[in-house]
Amino acid sequence: MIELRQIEHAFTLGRKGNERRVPVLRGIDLTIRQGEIVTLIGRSGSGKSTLLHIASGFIRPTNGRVTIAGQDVTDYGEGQWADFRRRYLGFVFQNFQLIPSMTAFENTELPLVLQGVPAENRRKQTTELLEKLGIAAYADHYPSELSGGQQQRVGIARSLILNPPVLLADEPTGSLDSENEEQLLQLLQSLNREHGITLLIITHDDKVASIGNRTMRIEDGQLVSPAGTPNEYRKLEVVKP
Ligand SMILES: Nc1ncnc2c1ncn2[C@@H]1O[C@H](COP(=O)(O)OP(=O)(O)OP(=O)(O)O)[C@@H](O)[C@H]1O
Repeated sequence: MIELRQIEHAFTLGRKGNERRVPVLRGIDLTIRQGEIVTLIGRSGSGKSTLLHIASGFIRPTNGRVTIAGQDVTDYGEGQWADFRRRYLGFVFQNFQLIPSMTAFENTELPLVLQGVPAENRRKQTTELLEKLGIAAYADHYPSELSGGQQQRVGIARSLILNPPVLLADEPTGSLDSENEEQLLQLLQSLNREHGITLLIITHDDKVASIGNRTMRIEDGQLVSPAGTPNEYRKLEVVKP
Protein backbone atom coordinates (compact mmCIF):
# COMPACT_ATOMS: atom_id res chain seq x y z
CA MET A 1 0.00 0.00 0.00
CA ILE A 2 2.89 2.33 0.85
CA GLU A 3 6.32 1.89 -0.71
CA LEU A 4 9.22 4.09 0.22
CA ARG A 5 12.27 3.35 -1.91
CA GLN A 6 15.76 4.59 -1.10
CA ILE A 7 14.43 7.73 0.51
CA GLU A 8 17.10 10.29 1.29
CA HIS A 9 16.49 13.70 2.72
CA ALA A 10 18.74 16.58 3.72
CA PHE A 11 17.63 19.98 5.01
CA THR A 12 19.48 23.11 3.98
CA LEU A 13 20.33 25.39 6.87
CA GLY A 14 22.02 28.77 7.17
CA ARG A 15 21.99 32.03 5.24
CA LYS A 16 22.28 32.22 1.47
CA GLY A 17 25.91 31.88 0.43
CA ASN A 18 26.69 30.13 3.68
CA GLU A 19 24.34 27.17 3.52
CA ARG A 20 25.04 23.72 4.87
CA ARG A 21 23.22 20.52 4.16
CA VAL A 22 22.08 18.42 7.10
CA PRO A 23 21.27 14.86 6.08
CA VAL A 24 18.38 13.36 8.05
CA LEU A 25 17.30 10.28 6.08
CA ARG A 26 19.93 8.15 4.35
CA GLY A 27 18.30 5.50 2.21
CA ILE A 28 15.04 4.38 3.79
CA ASP A 29 13.32 1.33 2.29
CA LEU A 30 9.93 0.54 3.75
CA THR A 31 7.01 -1.39 2.31
CA ILE A 32 3.73 -1.33 4.22
CA ARG A 33 1.21 -3.88 3.00
CA GLN A 34 -2.49 -3.19 2.82
CA GLY A 35 -4.14 -3.81 6.19
CA GLU A 36 -0.87 -3.69 8.10
CA ILE A 37 -0.06 -1.57 11.15
CA VAL A 38 3.53 -0.36 11.17
CA THR A 39 4.86 1.63 14.09
CA LEU A 40 7.94 3.78 13.73
CA ILE A 41 10.07 4.75 16.70
CA GLY A 42 13.33 6.65 17.09
CA ARG A 43 14.89 9.23 19.34
CA SER A 44 13.86 12.86 19.11
CA GLY A 45 15.27 14.42 15.95
CA SER A 46 15.88 11.06 14.25
CA GLY A 47 13.64 11.96 11.30
CA LYS A 48 10.32 10.27 12.09
CA SER A 49 8.17 13.29 11.27
CA THR A 50 10.27 14.02 8.21
CA LEU A 51 9.54 10.53 6.89
CA LEU A 52 5.81 10.92 7.61
CA HIS A 53 5.81 14.29 5.82
CA ILE A 54 7.49 12.69 2.84
CA ALA A 55 4.90 9.88 2.80
CA SER A 56 2.16 12.52 2.78
CA GLY A 57 3.66 14.89 0.24
CA PHE A 58 4.36 17.82 2.56
CA ILE A 59 8.10 17.36 1.99
CA ARG A 60 9.62 16.29 -1.31
CA PRO A 61 12.52 13.90 -0.65
CA THR A 62 15.99 14.81 -1.87
CA ASN A 63 16.12 11.34 -3.45
CA GLY A 64 14.01 8.22 -3.66
CA ARG A 65 10.49 7.28 -4.74
CA VAL A 66 7.16 7.22 -2.92
CA THR A 67 4.41 4.93 -4.21
CA ILE A 68 1.02 4.75 -2.50
CA ALA A 69 -1.87 2.55 -3.61
CA GLY A 70 0.06 1.71 -6.76
CA GLN A 71 0.57 5.35 -7.75
CA ASP A 72 4.03 6.85 -7.93
CA VAL A 73 3.33 10.17 -6.22
CA THR A 74 6.93 11.37 -5.88
CA ASP A 75 6.68 14.06 -8.52
CA TYR A 76 3.13 15.18 -7.83
CA GLY A 77 2.65 18.95 -7.62
CA GLU A 78 0.81 20.55 -4.69
CA GLY A 79 -2.62 20.36 -6.30
CA GLN A 80 -2.19 16.70 -7.23
CA TRP A 81 -1.00 15.89 -3.71
CA ALA A 82 -3.94 17.74 -2.14
CA ASP A 83 -6.33 15.74 -4.28
CA PHE A 84 -4.48 12.49 -3.58
CA ARG A 85 -4.44 13.12 0.19
CA ARG A 86 -8.19 13.76 0.19
CA ARG A 87 -8.86 10.41 -1.43
CA TYR A 88 -6.24 8.16 0.13
CA LEU A 89 -4.85 9.56 3.39
CA GLY A 90 -6.28 10.36 6.80
CA PHE A 91 -4.20 12.04 9.49
CA VAL A 92 -4.17 11.79 13.27
CA PHE A 93 -2.15 14.39 15.15
CA GLN A 94 -1.12 14.81 18.76
CA ASN A 95 -2.89 18.16 19.08
CA PHE A 96 -6.14 17.15 17.33
CA GLN A 97 -6.26 20.26 15.08
CA LEU A 98 -9.99 20.82 15.47
CA ILE A 99 -11.58 24.13 14.53
CA PRO A 100 -12.58 25.73 17.87
CA SER A 101 -15.61 27.60 16.48
CA MET A 102 -17.18 24.44 15.06
CA THR A 103 -19.01 21.68 16.94
CA ALA A 104 -17.86 18.06 16.88
CA PHE A 105 -20.45 17.41 14.17
CA GLU A 106 -19.34 20.37 12.06
CA ASN A 107 -15.65 19.50 12.44
CA THR A 108 -16.37 15.94 11.33
CA GLU A 109 -18.49 16.82 8.32
CA LEU A 110 -16.14 19.55 7.08
CA PRO A 111 -14.39 17.43 4.41
CA LEU A 112 -17.84 16.51 3.03
CA VAL A 113 -18.84 20.19 2.95
CA LEU A 114 -15.65 20.98 1.02
CA GLN A 115 -16.51 18.18 -1.41
CA GLY A 116 -19.96 19.67 -2.00
CA VAL A 117 -21.85 16.67 -0.57
CA PRO A 118 -25.54 17.58 -0.02
CA ALA A 119 -26.59 18.31 3.59
CA GLU A 120 -28.85 15.27 3.90
CA ASN A 121 -26.06 12.84 2.97
CA ARG A 122 -23.60 14.68 5.19
CA ARG A 123 -25.89 14.36 8.17
CA LYS A 124 -26.35 10.63 7.64
CA GLN A 125 -22.66 9.82 7.13
CA THR A 126 -21.46 12.07 9.94
CA THR A 127 -24.00 10.74 12.43
CA GLU A 128 -23.13 7.13 11.59
CA LEU A 129 -19.42 7.75 12.02
CA LEU A 130 -19.81 9.65 15.31
CA GLU A 131 -21.91 6.73 16.57
CA LYS A 132 -19.30 4.23 15.49
CA LEU A 133 -16.61 6.15 17.34
CA GLY A 134 -18.76 6.45 20.47
CA ILE A 135 -19.06 10.24 20.42
CA ALA A 136 -22.53 10.83 18.96
CA ALA A 137 -23.70 12.20 22.32
CA TYR A 138 -21.17 15.02 21.97
CA ALA A 139 -22.07 16.02 18.41
CA ASP A 140 -23.17 19.51 19.48
CA HIS A 141 -20.20 20.15 21.75
CA TYR A 142 -17.45 22.55 20.82
CA PRO A 143 -13.86 21.28 21.16
CA SER A 144 -13.40 23.27 24.39
CA GLU A 145 -16.34 21.31 25.83
CA LEU A 146 -14.74 17.92 25.10
CA SER A 147 -12.10 15.89 26.93
CA GLY A 148 -8.77 15.22 25.21
CA GLY A 149 -9.87 11.67 24.36
CA GLN A 150 -13.15 12.92 22.88
CA GLN A 151 -11.35 15.61 20.87
CA GLN A 152 -8.99 12.98 19.49
CA ARG A 153 -11.98 10.85 18.43
CA VAL A 154 -13.51 13.82 16.64
CA GLY A 155 -10.17 14.39 14.89
CA ILE A 156 -10.17 10.75 13.83
CA ALA A 157 -13.80 10.97 12.71
CA ARG A 158 -12.91 13.92 10.49
CA SER A 159 -9.95 11.96 9.11
CA LEU A 160 -12.17 8.98 8.32
CA ILE A 161 -15.21 10.72 6.89
CA LEU A 162 -13.96 10.35 3.29
CA ASN A 163 -13.07 6.67 3.89
CA PRO A 164 -9.32 6.84 3.25
CA PRO A 165 -7.60 3.45 3.03
CA VAL A 166 -4.55 4.75 4.95
CA LEU A 167 -4.21 6.56 8.28
CA LEU A 168 -0.95 8.33 9.13
CA ALA A 169 -0.57 9.12 12.82
CA ASP A 170 2.00 11.39 14.47
CA GLU A 171 2.20 10.77 18.23
CA PRO A 172 -1.56 10.11 18.34
CA THR A 173 -1.68 9.59 22.10
CA GLY A 174 0.82 12.32 22.99
CA SER A 175 -1.81 14.51 24.66
CA LEU A 176 -3.84 11.73 26.32
CA ASP A 177 -3.82 10.19 29.78
CA SER A 178 -3.28 6.44 30.08
CA GLU A 179 -6.98 5.51 30.10
CA ASN A 180 -7.71 7.54 26.96
CA GLU A 181 -4.52 6.22 25.41
CA GLU A 182 -5.71 2.66 25.92
CA GLN A 183 -9.11 3.45 24.38
CA LEU A 184 -7.55 5.19 21.41
CA LEU A 185 -5.22 2.25 20.74
CA GLN A 186 -8.21 -0.09 20.82
CA LEU A 187 -10.04 2.18 18.39
CA LEU A 188 -7.10 2.25 15.97
CA GLN A 189 -6.81 -1.53 16.14
CA SER A 190 -10.52 -2.02 15.52
CA LEU A 191 -10.41 0.35 12.51
CA ASN A 192 -7.60 -1.78 11.18
CA ARG A 193 -9.31 -5.11 11.90
CA GLU A 194 -12.82 -4.22 10.84
CA HIS A 195 -12.17 -1.82 7.98
CA GLY A 196 -8.75 -2.99 6.80
CA ILE A 197 -7.29 0.50 7.25
CA THR A 198 -3.52 0.55 6.81
CA LEU A 199 -1.77 2.43 9.59
CA LEU A 200 1.62 4.07 9.89
CA ILE A 201 2.13 5.43 13.40
CA ILE A 202 5.13 7.33 14.69
CA THR A 203 5.60 7.39 18.41
CA HIS A 204 7.96 7.65 21.38
CA ASP A 205 5.74 5.36 23.40
CA ASP A 206 6.45 1.62 23.66
CA LYS A 207 2.82 0.88 24.36
CA VAL A 208 1.70 2.64 21.18
CA ALA A 209 4.51 0.92 19.26
CA SER A 210 3.28 -2.45 20.53
CA ILE A 211 0.08 -2.33 18.44
CA GLY A 212 2.13 -2.59 15.24
CA ASN A 213 2.35 -5.81 13.28
CA ARG A 214 5.88 -4.52 12.82
CA THR A 215 7.91 -1.89 14.59
CA MET A 216 10.80 -0.16 12.90
CA ARG A 217 13.31 2.24 14.39
CA ILE A 218 15.05 5.12 12.63
CA GLU A 219 18.68 5.21 13.61
CA ASP A 220 21.35 7.34 11.93
CA GLY A 221 18.91 8.06 9.12
CA GLN A 222 18.27 4.39 8.38
CA LEU A 223 15.61 1.89 9.37
CA VAL A 224 16.50 -0.93 11.69
CA SER A 225 14.42 -3.55 13.41
CA PRO A 226 14.46 -2.89 17.15
CA ALA A 227 14.98 -6.46 18.36
CA GLY A 228 15.82 -6.43 22.04
CA THR A 229 13.30 -3.71 22.84
CA PRO A 230 10.26 -4.44 25.02
CA ASN A 231 8.39 -5.19 21.80
CA GLU A 232 10.47 -8.17 20.86
CA TYR A 233 7.65 -10.63 21.56
CA ARG A 234 6.00 -9.47 18.36
CA LYS A 235 6.88 -10.61 14.91
CA LEU A 236 9.58 -8.25 13.69
CA GLU A 237 10.90 -8.02 10.21
CA VAL A 238 14.33 -6.69 9.38
CA VAL A 239 14.26 -4.12 6.63
CA LYS A 240 17.55 -3.68 4.86
CA PRO A 241 18.88 -0.16 5.38
N1 LIG B 1 12.21 22.40 8.13
C1 LIG B 1 13.37 22.01 8.64
N2 LIG B 1 14.52 22.69 8.37
C2 LIG B 1 15.69 22.26 8.86
N3 LIG B 1 15.85 21.19 9.66
C3 LIG B 1 14.76 20.49 9.99
C4 LIG B 1 13.46 20.87 9.49
N4 LIG B 1 12.57 19.96 9.97
C5 LIG B 1 13.27 19.09 10.72
N5 LIG B 1 14.58 19.40 10.74
C6 LIG B 1 15.65 18.66 11.43
O1 LIG B 1 15.61 17.32 10.96
C7 LIG B 1 15.84 16.41 12.02
C8 LIG B 1 14.67 15.42 12.08
O2 LIG B 1 13.49 16.10 12.51
P1 LIG B 1 12.12 15.34 12.71
O3 LIG B 1 11.11 16.35 13.14
O4 LIG B 1 11.83 14.53 11.53
O5 LIG B 1 12.49 14.38 13.93
P2 LIG B 1 11.54 13.46 14.85
O6 LIG B 1 12.21 12.13 14.92
O7 LIG B 1 10.16 13.50 14.34
O8 LIG B 1 11.65 14.21 16.25
P3 LIG B 1 10.60 14.30 17.46
O9 LIG B 1 10.45 12.90 17.97
O10 LIG B 1 11.30 15.19 18.44
O11 LIG B 1 9.33 14.89 16.91
C9 LIG B 1 16.01 17.25 13.27
O12 LIG B 1 17.39 17.37 13.52
C10 LIG B 1 15.41 18.58 12.91
O13 LIG B 1 16.06 19.62 13.58
